Amino acid sequence: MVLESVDLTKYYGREIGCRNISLGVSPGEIFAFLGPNGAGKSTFVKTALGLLKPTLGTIRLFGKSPEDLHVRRKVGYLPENIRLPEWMTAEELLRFHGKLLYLPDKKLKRRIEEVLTQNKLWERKDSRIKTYSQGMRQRLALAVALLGEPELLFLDEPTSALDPVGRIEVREIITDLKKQGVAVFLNSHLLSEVEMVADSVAIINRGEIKARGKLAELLSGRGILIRGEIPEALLKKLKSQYQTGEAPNGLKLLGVSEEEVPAMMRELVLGGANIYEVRPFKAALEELFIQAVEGKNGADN
Ligand SMILES: Nc1ncnc2c1ncn2[C@@H]1O[C@H](COP(=O)(O)OP(=O)(O)OP(=O)(O)O)[C@@H](O)[C@H]1O
Repeated sequence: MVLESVDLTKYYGREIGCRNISLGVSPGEIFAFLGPNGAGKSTFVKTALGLLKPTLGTIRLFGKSPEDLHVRRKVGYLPENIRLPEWMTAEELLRFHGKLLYLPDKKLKRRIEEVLTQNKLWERKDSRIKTYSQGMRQRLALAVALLGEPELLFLDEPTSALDPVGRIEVREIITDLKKQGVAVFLNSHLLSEVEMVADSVAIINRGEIKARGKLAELLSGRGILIRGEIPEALLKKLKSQYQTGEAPNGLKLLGVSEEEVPAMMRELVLGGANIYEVRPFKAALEELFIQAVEGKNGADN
């Protein structure tokens, strides 16, 4: 595991930052950490980066403390709303960060060229940052995070300032990193984008994990959708057995396994139902997010 937290809890005085967060990220995994504003995402990330100390529980990166210097060299971080020094050029900024990483001169020169090319900034490497657009600044911040060839990369809203083309490019960078075995811990409010890249997801609200798992598993096998006319008594029985949801001309039954379907259909048809369609129901991440966040505790925002 490149990141492993066990019951990680952080209080700010009596205020809860995050509570009992247990999760693991493997090499090459894209892990999305989602939640509404104030849910505790930044608190967790800052603790993982060793910027905050946990109140209770543990967090290990590469099996060691996040404060370990060898560990820190393997970690890249793109903070949200980063403020870049306006008077520097992109190349100067990267050279400065390269020195902080103790990269040898030759390697630093190579990496600067690589990350600037990767982020489509090579042509503008000698321009001052004050002349950069919002999108260029965000790409430069990503270049800084990638400079030290991290094995674990924290990205906080990496595409919020980008146009659709820029978003696709960043998505490609993320999937390329995955192929190289880099783990990405991704924070984003753009759920449709997360859905396209993430392997695993954890949804937190009010400091606690509400849903977690492999994205494909969380979204599929959520249940079935039945379209048809079902006699009232049978409908009542189904509703008592399963969690149900509305669907056009029918209903959604959550938590139904495939094996249960034939017997259920037999019973419905013998009971007088007219069934036009039965199909597996795949939730969108947005649906899962709303369910997890609104769950028992009510919406946060
Ligand atoms: N320095 C602090 N002192 C006191 N409370 C804090 C501090 N930082 C965060 N909190 C509280 O901890 C909780 C979690 O905040 P956090 O910033 O981790 O959420 P978040 O999910 O990152 O939100 P956002 O998406 O808005 O960035 C909130 O209730 C917040 O008010």
